[in-house]
Amino acid sequence: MSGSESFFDNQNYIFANKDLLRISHLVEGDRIIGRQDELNSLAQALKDAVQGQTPNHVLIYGKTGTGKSLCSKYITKDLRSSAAKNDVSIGVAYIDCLQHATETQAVRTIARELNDEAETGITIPASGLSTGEYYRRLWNVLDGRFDVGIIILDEVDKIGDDNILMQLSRAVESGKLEESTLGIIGISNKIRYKEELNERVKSSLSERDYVFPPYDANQLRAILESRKDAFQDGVLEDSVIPRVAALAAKEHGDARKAIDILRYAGEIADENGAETVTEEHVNQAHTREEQNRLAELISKQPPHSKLLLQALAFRTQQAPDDDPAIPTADIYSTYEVLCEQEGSDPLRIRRVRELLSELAFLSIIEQTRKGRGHGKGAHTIHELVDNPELVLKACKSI
Ligand SMILES: Nc1ncnc2c1ncn2[C@@H]1O[C@H](COP(=O)(O)OP(=O)(O)OP(=O)(O)O)[C@@H](O)[C@H]1O
Repeated sequence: MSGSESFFDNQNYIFANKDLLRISHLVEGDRIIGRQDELNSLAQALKDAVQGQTPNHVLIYGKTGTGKSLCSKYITKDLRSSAAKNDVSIGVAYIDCLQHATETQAVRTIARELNDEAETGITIPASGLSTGEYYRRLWNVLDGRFDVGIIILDEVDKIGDDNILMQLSRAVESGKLEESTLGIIGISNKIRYKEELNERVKSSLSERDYVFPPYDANQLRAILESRKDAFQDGVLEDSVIPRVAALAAKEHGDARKAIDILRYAGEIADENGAETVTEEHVNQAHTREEQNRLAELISKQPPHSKLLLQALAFRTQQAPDDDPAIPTADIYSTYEVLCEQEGSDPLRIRRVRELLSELAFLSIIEQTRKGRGHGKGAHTIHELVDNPELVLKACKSI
């Protein structure tokens, strides 16, 4: 390279607007595919807010990449602009509960998202206040700035303490808010989440529950087609989008996975100086995506779920190739050994069964009920979806 050339001089032949393939990119309504019923239901649940009245609290369930966050963000944006036409002001706070898992962190983040110090004169310092004081300032911010606050709690099951759900869901009836009102949208991919809530929170928080189903290959294809302009004209070979859609549909119809594979395929083509994105790039991208996805998914699991996964992976490595399924009792005995090595107490078998079902719901493992023979009842066997080496690598990289 000569002295005046820059490392950044090379033009990008593959991507035209890569941001369209970023997961955080908020697509316009007409680019939201196959979620009309879900958007209608959400609109129905929130519609009282357009007149400044209290909306229903909502819980949304569904596997990863089924559009839960996208639809929640889109519908609240739409709600805000419709309400503005009636002179009703809506404040929306989006909180990733994985990042803000304690009550204090979550309430502080909500208050900071909704506040505008220049308008309210209220400061929300990053530290130094009691939890009660953060709540008091949040109520003042809401009363001072908005008619209605909508609080989106993504991955709500990661919040360590129900108290915040109790406080928020009852803020109006307990008289904490005087001028304004409040609605919550809780998002979770843990289907049993509601069972874990205490009765009072459960009854007030889950006024409306919705389950977002996985996408089929046609819907995934349409989702990808609508982002085709992320690439330069003519760069994507015709078979690329159908192949990516088929790969993502095979597990559970995950749009996040589809978009990630397409982006990685473009990046791999770019890294190799290729002029087009081919099926071979897609195959390589699939491997890259699986490693990253698994590591991310496993990193979000509680410590004992990780130990159970490792136990299942060790058992799978020892199992015959033609019969890789492992009964709960075998996983449990290896898990007990791992707990001992870690110096932690093993959970009871009942809780272990629950954690295993959650891993199955997330498609990290698969479960099957199997009869033991006539009159002997049935037991559950478990299989990893990915190969055990990949799972162990993902558990270790965390
Ligand atoms: N119906 C859709 N049309 C267009 N893009 C979509 C659709 N559904 C999801 N996407 C895109 O797929 C990605 C993942 O979607 P989103 O984050 O909403 O899923 P999620 O169900 O909230 O997943 P998670 O539980 O993992 O957070 C985002 O980039 C989103 O824009």
